[in-house]
Amino acid sequence: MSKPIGLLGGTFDPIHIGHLRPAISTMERLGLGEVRLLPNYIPPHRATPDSAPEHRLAMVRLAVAQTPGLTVDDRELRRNRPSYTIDTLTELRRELPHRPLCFLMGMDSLCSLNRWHRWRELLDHAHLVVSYRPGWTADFNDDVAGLYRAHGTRDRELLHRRPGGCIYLIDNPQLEVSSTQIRQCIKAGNNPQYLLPDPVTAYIREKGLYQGPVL
Ligand SMILES: Nc1ncnc2c1ncn2[C@@H]1O[C@H](COP(=O)(O)OP(=O)(O)OP(=O)(O)O)[C@@H](O)[C@H]1O
Ligand SMILES: O=C(O)c1ccc[n+]([C@@H]2O[C@H](COP(=O)([O-])O)[C@@H](O)[C@H]2O)c1
Repeated sequence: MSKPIGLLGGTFDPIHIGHLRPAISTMERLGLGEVRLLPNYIPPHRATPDSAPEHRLAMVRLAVAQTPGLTVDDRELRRNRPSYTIDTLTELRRELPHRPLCFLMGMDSLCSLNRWHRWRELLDHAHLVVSYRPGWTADFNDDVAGLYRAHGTRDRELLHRRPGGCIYLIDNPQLEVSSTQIRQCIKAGNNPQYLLPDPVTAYIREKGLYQGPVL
């Protein structure tokens, strides 16, 4: 069977090392063929992003440009409606009927998975591979705990042998960084260097992003 494909969805407002390091590390540790970054258009369950979708996409493109194995998939930006992950996974599954798909996320996302649209169906199409994140533990509500009991595994080989259906918690090094923190840092006139790739910082400066009130 071909190597699994990693998928990292996000608002990426802006993209930062807390997205990129777990993506690279997961790709290497699990032997993924690639990790596709999927910027969303209208993120469900959060406020409208500060930056327009075309800026968020441009920053993601700059971030992955020099990283082998990371690619960009802009399909959610081409759908003029809320970016529900179930729609994206259904579409990808149709394109790649037998390929293992690993949807990557941080622990904060798994903890609130039961608020996602048609959340119980996500595992019909993909595995969930979850990185720990500072401030978040595997302290699940009843719905997510039930899902984890039914689908959790510590066997990484299953992620290669099955096209989807497993939840795997991966012990990547944790980075205490968020897009919110970076937006606040820039708004305050401070230097965000080393929290995100330099070309992304240069783009933010050139376009004057995140100078207004932080949303
Ligand atoms: N530091 C981090 N460590 C692990 N996962 C992360 C980290 N930052 C973001 N992620 C994960 O990346 C995905 C996309 O995150 P998102 O684009 O919302 O970034 P964010 O930093 O959480 O943004 P914001 O601060 O605007 O809420 C989510 O699944 C999130 O859990
Ligand atoms: O499908 C949903 O209902 C859903 C709800 C919340 C988040 N998501 C997706 O999860 C990914 C991370 O979301 P966020 O808000 O942390 O950037 C991104 O791809 C979102 O589109 C999806």
